[in-house]
Amino acid sequence: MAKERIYELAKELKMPSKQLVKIANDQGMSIKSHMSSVTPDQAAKLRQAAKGSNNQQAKKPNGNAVKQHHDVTPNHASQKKASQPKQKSGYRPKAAKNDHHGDSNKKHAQGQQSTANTSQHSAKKNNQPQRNNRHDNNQRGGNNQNRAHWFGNGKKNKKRNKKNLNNQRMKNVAPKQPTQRKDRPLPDVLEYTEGMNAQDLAKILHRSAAEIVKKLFMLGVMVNQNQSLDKDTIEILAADYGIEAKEKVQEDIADLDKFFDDEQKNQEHMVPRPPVVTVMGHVDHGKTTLLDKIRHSHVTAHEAGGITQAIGAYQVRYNDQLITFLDTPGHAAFSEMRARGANITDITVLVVAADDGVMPQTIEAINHAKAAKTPIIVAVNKIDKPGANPDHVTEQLTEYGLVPEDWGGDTIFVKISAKFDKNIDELLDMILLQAEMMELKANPEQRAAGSVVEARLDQGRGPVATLLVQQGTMHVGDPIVVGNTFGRVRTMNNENGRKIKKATPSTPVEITGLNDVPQAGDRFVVFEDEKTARAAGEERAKRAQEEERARTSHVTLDNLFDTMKKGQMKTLPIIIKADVQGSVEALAQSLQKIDVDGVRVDIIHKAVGAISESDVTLAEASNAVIIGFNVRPTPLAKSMADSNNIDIRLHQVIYKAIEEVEDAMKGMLEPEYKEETIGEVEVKQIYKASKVGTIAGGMVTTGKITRDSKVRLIRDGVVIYDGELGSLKRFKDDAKEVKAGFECGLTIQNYNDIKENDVIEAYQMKEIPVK
Ligand SMILES: Nc1nc2c(ncn2[C@@H]2O[C@H](COP(=O)(O)OP(=O)(O)OP(=O)(O)O)[C@@H](O)[C@H]2O)c(=O)[nH]1
Repeated sequence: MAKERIYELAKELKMPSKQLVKIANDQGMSIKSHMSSVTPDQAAKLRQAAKGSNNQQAKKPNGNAVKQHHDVTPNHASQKKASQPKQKSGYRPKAAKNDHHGDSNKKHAQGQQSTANTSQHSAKKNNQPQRNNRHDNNQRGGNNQNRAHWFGNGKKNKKRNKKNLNNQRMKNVAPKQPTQRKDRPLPDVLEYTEGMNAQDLAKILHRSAAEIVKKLFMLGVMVNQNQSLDKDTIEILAADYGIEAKEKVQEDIADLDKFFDDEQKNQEHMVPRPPVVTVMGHVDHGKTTLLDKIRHSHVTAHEAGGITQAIGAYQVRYNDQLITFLDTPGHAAFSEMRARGANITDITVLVVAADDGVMPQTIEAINHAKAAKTPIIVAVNKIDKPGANPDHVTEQLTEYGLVPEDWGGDTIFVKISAKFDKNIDELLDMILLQAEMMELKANPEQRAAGSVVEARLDQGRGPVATLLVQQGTMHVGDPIVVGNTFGRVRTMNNENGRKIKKATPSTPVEITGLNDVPQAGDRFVVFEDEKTARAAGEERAKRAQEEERARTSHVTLDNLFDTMKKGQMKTLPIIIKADVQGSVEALAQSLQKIDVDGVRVDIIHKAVGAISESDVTLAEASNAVIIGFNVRPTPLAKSMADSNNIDIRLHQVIYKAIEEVEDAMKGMLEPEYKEETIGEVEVKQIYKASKVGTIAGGMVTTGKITRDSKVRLIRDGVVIYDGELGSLKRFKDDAKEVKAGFECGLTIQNYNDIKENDVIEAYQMKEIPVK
């Protein structure tokens, strides 16, 4: 048989859980609360013990009212009578009360209902028609008799009740109980949230808070009306009322991602939307020239005034279709956005100069795009140049999985000259074709949601943010939450600085009206009303602050094993940087062979050269560890890695690097420590104390000695003993540390052979930080 909970058993025995807990403990069982469970044997023992206890209580006519509220068996009417006046409400005090009036219950059905059974059990046992619990409970709330028992003031109330009953007999109508509130019926289901208090529950149950508190007391839970209740307690309470309890799933208004995802999932009213394109490539390969060319020759709707300001994104109209370009400054912005969870790019255009070929940033760009899972269109640029060799570029790119269709792959390649406007239209055609294949759609009819492209503080206008609408339509005046900021869309401009009233999916807009400056990559969601937007924004700002405080670190080799154990990891993303290509390959191949507990190494980027900021942003976005072989991070990359908790491991020996990763995956990584001497003490005097051993009195000559230092005893330049400090005192008081120039007293753990003129070197083991 399964184990039983104390509260269930108590219910069966019709006694307060608290009392049963006491009985159980008296019986030598170690029971903590009403939620503790007992074995079937223990339950049987408790049933027995409880019966004994009941009988005893019944015999004791003047027992303590509070303690004697357990039930008596229905077959012992006389016992019932004896115990009844002292019974408390809760289990079946009114049943006893009713018996007190003989069989009047039959004649006075209503009276009986109000005074009779308080639980189904007693109803059954008394062989009376069983009423539903809800009704029983209705009648229970806050009536006179209840209170009479509660306060042990039975006599007075008995009189009053008798009077009532007499009145009823005379009038032959339902009893009128002046102090009894007409309780509304209980709800079918108690919908609650954890942490509600008796007052909250009282409102839902249409009962008085006092009744709830009372009931909880009977269930062994002592609370006041304002105390928060946990889930178990609320469920027990509901069970006691005989109704179902259901936890209300509270909508977290601050969970923008959820709103955002819900909006994205909404498949209604879907219409095609323009693609969002990012152009990436190596320095000087022609990104800016390409974007400028596209922009100037295809300005949106050929508006008069043309381009007046850059807002980090713009739309061009080509063949009567719109394309949105993100004008992100370099890869960092791109992966920073991704690190913040915003994948706003649909298509990446990779610009590679035909005269220069694949360069480090080309590879970085490929890896960024792959990590973001966006299709790549290759624009082989500068084909006008004499040294241009587009085929060589294509060949190089096949190594990175970018194979053109006519070579059997599925990557679109377009040979262009950005400077001389050659094949730019073809590139745009290809973008539209790719977009068509992707069937990019959105619902313009819902509330807007999207991401921040960039944001800044404008002296005159306050926070200004460029947003990309990804879903729905945004209007001027919309209440909005953007990242951890909130407000109302006060003004909305398009990329040409023109005021617009609404913005549909894939439209970049510049808005004002926020309370603070959000960050690039933050998501935004339009809310129904400003009040909720404000509440959500404030909550988000608060949470962000808390998060910042308890900043969760990225995966490092030190926490890798724990992360793996928690099942949070299937692959360990690694970025390899080394001094020569040979080392890059050797390291990559060996690392890929490691497989521990089904977790594999995934090399997301490998290259020759120093560890750059771009490596760190990629590591941050992909939660990767960076392994450097014979290379160092640039100062900026180092500080970025430090502030973002990115693990950079530097090695000079390949097998050590492999060993370290393997050890980390097996949870065997030992932190590396180095010794650091922190100070010296010269022993001047020795005291022997029978209890503590040898106490050395001396002077700190250099540095300091701290209570947690390790110590080394040096005599005539020779290390005599190495161990732990036992105690450290300044005069008579324990000291945490004593600095140079001050006297101190100390003992060494498990060592007493200290002599005058010995030198005690204090040192600490410090974990070696990442170089
Ligand atoms: N001949 C020729 N030159 C080009 C072409 N495209 C760009 N250039 C030149 O290449 C140089 C670099 O072009 P940018 O557009 O500034 O290159 P970028 O990739 O934006 O460079 P960064 O902004 O520094 O990353 C400029 O002098 C351009 O005029 C082209 O198709 N043909």
